[in-house]
Amino acid sequence: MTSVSPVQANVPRNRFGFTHRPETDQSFENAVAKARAGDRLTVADGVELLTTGTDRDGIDPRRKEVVLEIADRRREEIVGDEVTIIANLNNNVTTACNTGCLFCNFKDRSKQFLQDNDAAHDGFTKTPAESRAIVADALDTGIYEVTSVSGLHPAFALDDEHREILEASDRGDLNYKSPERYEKNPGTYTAQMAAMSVDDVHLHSMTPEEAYHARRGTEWSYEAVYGRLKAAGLDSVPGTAAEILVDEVRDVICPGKMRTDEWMDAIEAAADVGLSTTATIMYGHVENEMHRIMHLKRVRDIQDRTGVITEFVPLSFIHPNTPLYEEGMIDDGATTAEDELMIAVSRLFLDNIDHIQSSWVKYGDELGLKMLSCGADDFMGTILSEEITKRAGGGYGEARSFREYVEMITAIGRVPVERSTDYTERREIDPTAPPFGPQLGPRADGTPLVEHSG
Ligand SMILES: C[S@@+](CC[C@H](N)C(=O)[O-])C[C@H]1O[C@@H](n2cnc3c(N)ncnc32)[C@H](O)[C@@H]1O
Ligand SMILES: Nc1c(NC[C@H](O)[C@H](O)[C@H](O)CO)[nH]c(=O)[nH]c1=O
Ligand SMILES: N[C@@H](Cc1ccc(O)cc1)C(=O)O
Ligand code: SF4
Repeated sequence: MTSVSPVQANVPRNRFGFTHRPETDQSFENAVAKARAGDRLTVADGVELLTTGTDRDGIDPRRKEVVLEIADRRREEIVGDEVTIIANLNNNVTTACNTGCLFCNFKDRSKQFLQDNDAAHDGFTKTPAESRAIVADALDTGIYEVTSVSGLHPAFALDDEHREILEASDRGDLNYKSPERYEKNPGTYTAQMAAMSVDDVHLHSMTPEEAYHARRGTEWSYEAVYGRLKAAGLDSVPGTAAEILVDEVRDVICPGKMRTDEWMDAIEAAADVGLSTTATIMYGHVENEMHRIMHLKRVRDIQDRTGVITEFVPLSFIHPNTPLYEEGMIDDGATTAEDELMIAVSRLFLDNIDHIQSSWVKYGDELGLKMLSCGADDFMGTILSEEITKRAGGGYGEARSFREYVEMITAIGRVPVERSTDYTERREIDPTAPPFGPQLGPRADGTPLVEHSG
């Protein structure tokens, strides 16, 4: 047998002194046999598959192909040949944030936004009226969903009652300042929800971290917060802010952020009030493969308890403009082999989540398409605008048209399907019948949503 040299994984082993290490007493062969049989995988099984065996260094290309193939077959059994896409708009309300996550460049210290600050910056804040106008325009062009995630602007309050509490408080630790002090007033979260809920557009917003910000300084439960947001127009919750759900990793990359338990509480509260959610992992920075699998286990446990997670989205870390890179804490993001294995093992480990998303924002078209043969079955959405990845140094653009999607998906012999956020509405797109435009949104009539050259 010819030998194949291992490719390196970009895991900065030994640099951070983590307690959790990618070590197991399972063998790669046994883990593969369980994956093939469709048995529920343990954490040790997952680590063996993700590392292509802890008995050797690096990623073994031949073993990797075995894992990818099993995941591709599982995808076919669970969801068949359809590749889903969604007509959506990304509307980020503000870039102002003081949380200081070291992987993020979607943040401008909020003091830059104060009235009395004259220094130029390229951050922004939108009023509820501005958000509404942006959504209304996109709705006319045919979107089904608005995704809205934002920085934790100090002037944000959940609603008027919350603002009164924050205004009356003399606590100095609440990260609150009156809106009058800023050039632009983001209003309250409920006002933003109401403003963005134009017609029946589906509003996907308020990550667990935003919900945390929306209850600061109170004893309100996450159920109460999500309940009020839902009443104001929220339909489902983006499962970002998950990053890596292991506190020793959060201590390094986002010490200012909520802890693992609190993220899980917030998602379960959203579920309790009847909101569906997604779940994500942001990987390819300081964490190792044990952390990645511990994360998958926590997501699988929540799904066992709630059943509300509609899709899992692996977000590959984009490094160039981030403090983690600039401060020399990491040298790179995940390698292609790690990306492929992350998708494949997500498919195999998360036996209770039907849909795995391939994010073109993170992978680009070529690798994004490849992921559809490694276990993924959803190819994200049109989004129309993108600020987070762009500011971190990503270069794959801000929009995809249905025409581009149809071309890409049919080129790999799969079936393009327009979906709703929760996948319950699905419409197969006939690749022989252009022009290709969305039809599920409240004002969608099949006219192409966006055409761009990139
Ligand atoms: C930018 S935040 C916005 C919402 C809110 N501030 C929060 O943290 O939940 C949304 C998500 O973007 C992702 N993100 C931020 N910077 C990234 C980067 N450099 N590469 C990949 N994903 C990133 C993280 O997973 C983060 O939770
Ligand atoms: N809606 C999805 C997005 N939207 C873009 C994000 O809001 C964001 O800019 C970035 O992805 C944060 O890491 N991105 C996805 O990857 N998947 C989506 O479904
Ligand atoms: N995590 C990204 C992308 C994303 C959005 C919504 C999702 O449901 C899933 C992923 C965000 O912050 O927006
Ligand atoms: S990830 Fe969210 S909370 Fe963290 S700095 Fe970026 S915008 Fe702020």
